Amino acid sequence: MPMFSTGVETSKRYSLDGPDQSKVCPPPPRDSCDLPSLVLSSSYPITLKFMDVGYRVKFENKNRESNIKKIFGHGPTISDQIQERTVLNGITGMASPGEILAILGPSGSGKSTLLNALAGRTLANGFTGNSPHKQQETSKTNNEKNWEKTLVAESAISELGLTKCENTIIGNGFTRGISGGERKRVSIAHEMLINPSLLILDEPTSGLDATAAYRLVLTLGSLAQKGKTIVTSMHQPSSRVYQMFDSVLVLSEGACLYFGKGSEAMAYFESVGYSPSFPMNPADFLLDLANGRRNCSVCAILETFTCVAARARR
Ligand SMILES: Nc1ncnc2c1ncn2[C@@H]1O[C@H](COP(=O)(O)OP(=O)(O)OP(=O)(O)O)[C@@H](O)[C@H]1O
Repeated sequence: MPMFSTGVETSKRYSLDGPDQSKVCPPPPRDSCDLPSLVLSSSYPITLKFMDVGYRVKFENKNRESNIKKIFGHGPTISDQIQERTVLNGITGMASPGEILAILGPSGSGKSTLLNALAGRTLANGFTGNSPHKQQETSKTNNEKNWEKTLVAESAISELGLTKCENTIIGNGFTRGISGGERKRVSIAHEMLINPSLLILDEPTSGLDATAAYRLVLTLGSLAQKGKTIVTSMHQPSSRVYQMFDSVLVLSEGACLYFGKGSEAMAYFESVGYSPSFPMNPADFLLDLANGRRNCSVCAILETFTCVAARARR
């Protein structure tokens, strides 16, 4: 039985005339492909804030040994078999329009669980938050709606660089179709059809080579430049992908080791006594730190970060 304790808040800033673009942070300059400006760009800016997100699961410990013991009457009691595990503990962060927030961490650190919580995909007691995907309903004729849908679909195809494979079958395990990278972009294009202000993506670059991953993140960057808020998990970003993240949240066994600007992460860790012995990809360094959670030094980093974050909140 999963239990969420969260404070997820989406704050929308708009005036009666539409989005208040003056309040949206100017997007940082990016090394971006020259993508056409779109119908898709006119969505309300959303700032996603989340505070103290926690997730615990209770599960039955079904190991063979205890079952055998149970048969012979020496087994653990039912209460011994129910175990509780904290998957996420007090995660706080924020993503603003025009920004990419990357959730980094080793396998099993809680990235997908956090994204599911932020997306409202996991229903559990205590989970609160607004769906960021609300669209304005307007009265339009069927013809107008169809024309608009076609326009949006064409925009998404063009924006995500899918024109080349526009008429190619997508394919599946049995039928060869578009490439893996193209397939990832098709799933993002599919999401774009509802013109979301907030995109939450779980490992969109998994299975892609470094160049394809970079191109996909460039695409995300160009969507962010149009005022969308992007939250994405990423397993092993290259250094040039890492430098495209505006902010990063590093998870280690469900705890937050760092949340802040991507460009300031290395300086922060250096200030608390941790720096690599030779120049390396910041993402690799952060993952090394997060992987050493059981190591006392990482516990110290966690404590330091918790203190710094608590001071910042006061
Ligand atoms: N409902 C659940 N019951 C038991 N364990 C769970 C549950 N949900 C998540 N977990 C555990 O919580 C941990 C975090 O899972 P999660 O999928 O969020 O990790 P992740 O960082 O996305 O991993 P990966 O990078 O491998 O996808 C894992 O060890 C997982 O087994």
